[in-house]
Amino acid sequence: MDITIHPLQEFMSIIEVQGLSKTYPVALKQPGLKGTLNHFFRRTYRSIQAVQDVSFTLDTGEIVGFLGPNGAGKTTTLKMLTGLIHPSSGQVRVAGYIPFRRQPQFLKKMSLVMGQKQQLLWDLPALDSLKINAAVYQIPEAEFKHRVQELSQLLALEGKLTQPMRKLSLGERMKAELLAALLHHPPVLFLDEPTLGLDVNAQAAVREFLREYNRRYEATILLTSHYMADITALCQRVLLIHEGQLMYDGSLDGLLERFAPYREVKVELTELVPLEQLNQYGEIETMEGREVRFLVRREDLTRTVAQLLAQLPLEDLSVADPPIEEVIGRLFKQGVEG
Ligand SMILES: Nc1ncnc2c1ncn2[C@@H]1O[C@H](COP(=O)(O)OP(=O)(O)OP(=O)(O)O)[C@@H](O)[C@H]1O
Repeated sequence: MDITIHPLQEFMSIIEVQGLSKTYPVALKQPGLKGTLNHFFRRTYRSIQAVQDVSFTLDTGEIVGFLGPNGAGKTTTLKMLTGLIHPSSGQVRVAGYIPFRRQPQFLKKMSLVMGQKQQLLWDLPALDSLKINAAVYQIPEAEFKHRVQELSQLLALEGKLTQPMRKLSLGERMKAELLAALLHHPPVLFLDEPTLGLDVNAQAAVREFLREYNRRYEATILLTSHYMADITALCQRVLLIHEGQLMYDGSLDGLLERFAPYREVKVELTELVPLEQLNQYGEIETMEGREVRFLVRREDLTRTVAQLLAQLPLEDLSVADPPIEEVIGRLFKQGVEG
């Protein structure tokens, strides 16, 4: 068995994923007593292909957004990248290690933060849990103090770490979780919905912190988020997964061009116009008083703008890309095609 540990610097890419797949067997059960007996004695299974033949690489220092609708396979992929579950097939290397072997040296190289799961103990002050982490990761006392001070300053958590976790706000708890996850200064960070449920200010604070951590330590970050503001603020590059398959790997702008074959035309009317008349110019996205936003297919743009100018009483007209939330939401609802 190959257990060679490759030093980090030998790798061009800090994360390498090749042909990664995961199939979950799910036991089938028919209703009724007969079904229960059959389930007990002759269990039958069906397979769920959660991740199918996914390949990508991430270079050191990249922050990449991992997008996909519910059930697309994001968490399953993150679990394979962190060694929590074994791939059904394919290769993964993170910082030169094969994650599923869960070698201590690998565990020092990465962290996984899940927005809906906590590692810090509820009744204890975060500082007590952090001391346990320091012992696990063999961080010397002086270095521990230095790191806690640095990270709590960056996260604006000073004074909060000595209070029991249950007394902290949701945003403070998430920040304390991040501090705990980064105490050993991992070069690779996996984040699954790190801003889930946080208010707008706390979301912005977490984003700002991640950006700074990435800049200071050249950390590589792969993150999932349903908040497009996280993605647009942090990620130049996104991976889009749908039904277990990687549909797109590239820039956020490129994603818009490829998956948003329409543009947004905003008009300010001088007087109200009946809805049936407006409907002929394109799909009405929003209508507030005399301000109407249309979605117009890119190929129809020139003709539609000319018609709007000629036929409607206009105060103003502007053309822009539709908001990314709108594009992604629509994409996930309709399903990604090819
Ligand atoms: N342990 C499991 N056993 C069986 N099926 C599973 C298991 N975990 C996930 N799945 C299935 O695999 C598919 C991918 O799930 P996964 O949790 O990876 O998606 P996701 O993209 O993270 O979704 P979400 O955004 O809702 O968290 C889904 O169909 C899910 O029901």
